Amino acid sequence: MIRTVITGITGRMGSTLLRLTRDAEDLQVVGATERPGSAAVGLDAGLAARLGALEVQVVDDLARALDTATADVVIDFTSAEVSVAHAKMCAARGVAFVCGSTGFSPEATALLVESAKAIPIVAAPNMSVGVNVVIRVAAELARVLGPGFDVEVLEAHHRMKKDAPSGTALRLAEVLASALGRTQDDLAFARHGQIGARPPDEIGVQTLRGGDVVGEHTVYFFGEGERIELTHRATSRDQFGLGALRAARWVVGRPPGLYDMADVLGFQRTS
Ligand SMILES: NC(=O)C1=CN([C@@H]2O[C@H](COP(=O)(O)OP(=O)(O)OC[C@H]3O[C@@H](n4cnc5c(N)ncnc54)[C@H](OP(=O)(O)O)[C@@H]3O)[C@@H](O)[C@H]2O)C=CC1
Ligand SMILES: O=C(O)C1=N[C@H](C(=O)O)C[C@H](O)C1
Repeated sequence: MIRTVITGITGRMGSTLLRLTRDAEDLQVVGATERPGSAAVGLDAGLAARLGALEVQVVDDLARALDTATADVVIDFTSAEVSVAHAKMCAARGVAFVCGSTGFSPEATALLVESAKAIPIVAAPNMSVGVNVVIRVAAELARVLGPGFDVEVLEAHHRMKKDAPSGTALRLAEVLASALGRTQDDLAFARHGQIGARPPDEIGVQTLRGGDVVGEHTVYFFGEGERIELTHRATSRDQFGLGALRAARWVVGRPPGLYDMADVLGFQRTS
């Protein structure tokens, strides 16, 4: 049994992860956390996430959860800021860490890298197998099509999403830039007014927000007289959660380091 702690268990992903972990034969929920001040703190985690009793009490501090129960791995989909603090707590205790949060600043990424010197961490902006295949295929398409095609990334998410563009869109843009020999400076996150002709090296990254959209990403390759559209549409959060569980199984027992879903899935890294 892989002893698992899940953070943010009343969140969209936290509650999904709690249900999927409860239903997995080789994983056991040994801890659950929520934000300090949350009404869920002190309740049974299963009841707080409307799943039925699990006999694991929600606590408001991951350090306490880890000091109370022996854990092999923490799965964390909260926010970049909280994940960085949680990774540090895991590093201090030698517990593996799976991080699905997005919205990382360069400084937050550096802190995650620091924790990964002590423990194995899988961090990926999207844990669905389908999206990770799309990332690979997008890089290959960019290489094959070359500079004659204008590349744009479009993402759409639910109205509650806090970060923009999505972590997945950013990853796609970075991978496409790398495949085309371009840099961060070529990414265009907004267009407004008299912008003039599109610079040939530009990679546009655009955001839509609304309703309950789970997550949609399209890479456009606009050519002369033709275009290719590569789209992934998530219609359930389960595929993100199942990917995270796969990462948890893979990461326990690995040497310290910062790993990606490409490592978990056995893909060659695209950037
Ligand atoms: N990698 C992937 O495949 C995916 C990544 N994501 C990313 O995961 C993150 C979470 O997304 P989502 O589930 O939609 O967001 P939610 O806001 O629904 O969930 C986050 C949860 O974490 C809680 N939380 C906040 N601070 C703490 C803390 N200190 N300790 C414990 N829990 C805390 C929040 O509580 P409160 O609301 O009270 O603040 C909330 O319940 C985002 O960054 C999102 O982009 C999402 C889907 C897939
Ligand atoms: O916040 C979300 O919901 C999602 N976030 C991830 C991202 O920012 O890429 C992945 C997924 O599309 C859902």
